[in-house]
Amino acid sequence: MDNNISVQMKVETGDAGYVLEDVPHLSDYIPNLPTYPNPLRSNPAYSVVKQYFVDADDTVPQKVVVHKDGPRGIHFRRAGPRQRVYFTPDEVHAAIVTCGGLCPGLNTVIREIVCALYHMYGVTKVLGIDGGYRGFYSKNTITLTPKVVDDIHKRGGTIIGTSRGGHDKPKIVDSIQDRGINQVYIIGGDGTQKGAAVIYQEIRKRGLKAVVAGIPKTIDNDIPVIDKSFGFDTAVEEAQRAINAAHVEAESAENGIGVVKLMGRYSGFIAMYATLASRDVDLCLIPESPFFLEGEGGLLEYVEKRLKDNGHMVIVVAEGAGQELLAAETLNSATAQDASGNKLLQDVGLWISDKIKKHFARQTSMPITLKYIDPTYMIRAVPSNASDNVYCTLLAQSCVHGVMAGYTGFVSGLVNGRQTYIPFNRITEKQNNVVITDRMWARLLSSTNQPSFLRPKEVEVQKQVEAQTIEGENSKPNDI
Ligand SMILES: Nc1ncnc2c1ncn2[C@@H]1O[C@H](COP(=O)(O)OP(=O)(O)O)[C@@H](O)[C@H]1O
Ligand SMILES: O=P(O)(O)OC[C@H]1O[C@](O)(COP(=O)(O)O)[C@@H](O)[C@@H]1O
Ligand SMILES: [Mg+2]
Repeated sequence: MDNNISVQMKVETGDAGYVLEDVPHLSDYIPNLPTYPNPLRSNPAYSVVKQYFVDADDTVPQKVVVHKDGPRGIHFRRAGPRQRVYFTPDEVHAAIVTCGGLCPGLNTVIREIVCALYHMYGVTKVLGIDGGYRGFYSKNTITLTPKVVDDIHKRGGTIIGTSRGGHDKPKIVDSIQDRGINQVYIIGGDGTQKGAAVIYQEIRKRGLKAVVAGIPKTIDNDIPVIDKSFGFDTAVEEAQRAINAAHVEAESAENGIGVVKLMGRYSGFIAMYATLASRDVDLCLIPESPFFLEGEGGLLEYVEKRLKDNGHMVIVVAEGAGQELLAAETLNSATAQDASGNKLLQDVGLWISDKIKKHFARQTSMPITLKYIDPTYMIRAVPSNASDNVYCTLLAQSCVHGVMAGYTGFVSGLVNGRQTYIPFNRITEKQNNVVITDRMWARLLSSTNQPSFLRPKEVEVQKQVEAQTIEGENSKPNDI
């Protein structure tokens, strides 16, 4: 039995540069496991569906924009029910845990895992682990049944609680082993899935017939490979209410400015999409695109121009934007961290509001009215919207199908519109960020008409780079 993650990575290659980044399976380390016909075969709802079961060889390409002679590239195993399963209903003892920050849709995912286990696979032992990873060893568990979870998708938050910190591998795996848990469903972001990978490895090292599967959660949409994370749509939609309020306030006053802070510690996706959706925003600031305040081409010059031209303006700022400017100014460390090792941020919304107010206070000719709105925790506490509810259902059901089929060490994720099983390391090795040389950021810049905040010298360098870049070379595979 090996416990080396690089050895465990299952990669298969095929013709024309085809690569399958496969996920581990119980049979990789436990020989001669019995299998059983999938109970869905006799489920009245599914038995009438032709080709309901996924072909064992189905895979999904990561890159759908291809060139005639280019390699076929990386693929992931397609999610869905298999003809045979590796657990009998009576044998299953499942546990669900939610970790990290809140996100719309957590309750829907919990609900749909419970319902899929009960209704599709006849499983009746499902536990909720209370309060994140530390709940495995320091708290009571919560019994989850379809009745308990019936209407939880209409509520924000997570009914089983969440936390940061508390990942203690030996204690968690001891608890899994002692309680006889053999299916662990872990819902959380990059940090959580790194923790899930460690739990999977320890379980494998101990030779336990227990599978570990993740469902990626991040309101910031900063997990790579997947099309988008659940709750992101809801967050963008909810952000509109704050932006609308900021716009109403700004429009109603002479030289009115509305500032809205949105989430996004390292990635500005919520701010970018909320800005694009709104069309009322004049300036969007994200962590990926540095800016400066004073002088030619700076933020304050743009604000002044915008007020002169239009009489009011709306600024959307992602919470992780401009942090280096704040740290330099306040002499506070830019490296302070929370219990999970996430960067602790200073309030860029307050800071920028203050800077703008002070700038205009110096010029008595232009009095302004500035209103600052911070809806961040209100946004992530709402229940998921309709489209996220459907998405959460697909993620949860796909995850349960994979687990029942004996796959382990994977997350359930949407890739190019198809549900897939992705190995942990592929979604934790890097972060998904807004690429400011992609077309989406260009769309944003053209919709707000804001400056790029490149200094004259940087513009020159940028031009030289562009001149050397072959068209399309900079694009992410799936830039739209
Ligand atoms: N590298 C890691 N290894 C093991 N556990 C981790 C790691 N990073 C974070 N965790 C654990 O994952 C949980 C959630 O992490 P956090 O970063 O707060 O949220 P998210 O999963 O949303 O990124 C916490 O309990 C934390 O202790
Ligand atoms: O105050 P908390 O609970 O640490 O959470 C705040 C942070 O969590 C986030 O919402 C991101 O969390 P996820 O991406 O893991 O969902 C950030 O945008 C925000 O800075
Ligand atoms: Mg994280």
